[in-house]
Amino acid sequence: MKLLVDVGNTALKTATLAGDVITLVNEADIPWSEIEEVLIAQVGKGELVAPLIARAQQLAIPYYQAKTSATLGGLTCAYPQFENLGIDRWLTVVACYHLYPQQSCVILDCGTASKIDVLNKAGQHLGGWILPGLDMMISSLVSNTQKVFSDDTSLFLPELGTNTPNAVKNGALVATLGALEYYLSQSDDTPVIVCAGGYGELMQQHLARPSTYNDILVLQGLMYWRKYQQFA
Ligand SMILES: Nc1ncnc2c1ncn2[C@@H]1O[C@H](COP(=O)(O)OP(=O)(O)O)[C@@H](O)[C@H]1O
Ligand SMILES: CC(C)(COP(=O)(O)O)[C@@H](O)C(=O)NCCC(=O)O
Ligand SMILES: [K+]
Repeated sequence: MKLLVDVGNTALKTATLAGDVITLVNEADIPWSEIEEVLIAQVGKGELVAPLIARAQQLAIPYYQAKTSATLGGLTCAYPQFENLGIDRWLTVVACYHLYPQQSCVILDCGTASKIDVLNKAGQHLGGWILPGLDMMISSLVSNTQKVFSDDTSLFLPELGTNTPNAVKNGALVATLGALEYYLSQSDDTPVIVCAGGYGELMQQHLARPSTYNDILVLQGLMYWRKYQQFA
């Protein structure tokens, strides 16, 4: 059994991998006695994952940090400097390359930041966009203005706001949906739309087009990435 770890800038997600079955698990419930390898996708701070690494070292369990690459099998990375692409973004592309073979995909991964990445049916990552995540959009408005405020109760709706929290939260939603809609309006393709991340389900619910929500996309990418590695 392997341990998969997705270290974002807000949250750390952990799952076990047995065969090709990924099971999300709370950090406190990791079955360490059954773990024979730890695979880490890290874009967030090291202190989030340090306790896990320390435990693996203590138990002499090998651990590996996933890295982006120019190619992975038939998949190619859009960044000439591939090392600058967030490993989370790369792994969502790796996941979709395997989940939707020979199909074009647009990935909307909404976490601390919202990322859009595009993969064509030939397996070329075409690049994407990075936006402030919904919470970041809201907090930056509230902390940089005198009169803008939000709340924890208003919903995110694709409607005009009729009070300040609505205006702020609906604005964050439509700005993010708008980026995806902009890409789709410019594309002569009909890509598979895959939503991921903490706000992924919200996004998927407000998309007027067929789409899927995948809460383990980065972790699935980590599973596929592992198949291309030959560790000692
Ligand atoms: N149901 C949810 N579960 C987890 N995070 C959520 C949820 N709804 C919204 N969020 C927001 O999603 C973000 C965390 O998403 P995640 O993709 O784990 O982030 P990251 O990978 O950047 O750490 C936070 O901004 C959080 O407020
Ligand atoms: C944009 C990100 C911070 C998103 O991280 P997350 O929202 O998952 O915390 C991450 O993909 C990253 O560090 N990217 C590096 C820059 C780039 O991808 O061009
Ligand atoms: K993430």
